[in-house]
Amino acid sequence: MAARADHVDQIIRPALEGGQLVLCDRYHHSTIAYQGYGVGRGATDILKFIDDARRLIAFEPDKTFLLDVPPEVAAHRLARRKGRADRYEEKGADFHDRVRRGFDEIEAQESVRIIRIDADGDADALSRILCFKIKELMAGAAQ
Ligand SMILES: Nc1ncnc2c1ncn2[C@@H]1O[C@H](COP(=O)(O)OP(=O)(O)OP(=O)(O)O)[C@@H](O)[C@H]1O
Ligand SMILES: Cc1cn([C@H]2C[C@H](O)[C@@H](COP(=O)(O)O)O2)c(=O)[nH]c1=O
Repeated sequence: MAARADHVDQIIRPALEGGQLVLCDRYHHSTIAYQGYGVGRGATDILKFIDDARRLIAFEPDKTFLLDVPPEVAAHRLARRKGRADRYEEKGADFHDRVRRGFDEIEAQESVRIIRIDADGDADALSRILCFKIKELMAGAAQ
């Protein structure tokens, strides 16, 4: 959370104040899913702790893209990737099932903010879909 607050102060806030569009690879929805549901197993006090910290930071994304792939596709992509898995990627299927359930819960609670994208296609196709969606959102915001 300290890193998140620092990121907001150093990068996100100045960019927004300068009129820029900010795209962020993961934000506090990942904290809820990974630390709240994955590590914390969805315990009420842990989810509340994360939610309280989120409110202190106060910056909310307008939209969050939730890139959805079946677990076996994610595992296959990670196996092909060069470099070591991070400490969450190394965890077992139970952990990742809890994280996935966490994202499902977040989507149910924040259905207007979350845009679920089927990320099973290839990287170029996915990139085109995301660019299209972002342009669409920007056009809507400009009206
Ligand atoms: N749509 C896609 N189709 C095929 N391969 C993909 C696609 N998206 C990502 N990959 C591959 O899957 C692997 C993992 O993806 P990526 O590196 O984007 O995840 P990441 O940055 O580790 O995600 P995070 O750290 O946020 O969990 C990489 O080898 C990447 O090239
Ligand atoms: C933001 C955030 C990320 N994670 C986990 C999820 C992934 O395994 C890595 C990705 O980290 P990166 O810095 O984006 O490459 O970290 C997490 O557990 N909680 C979070 O809040």
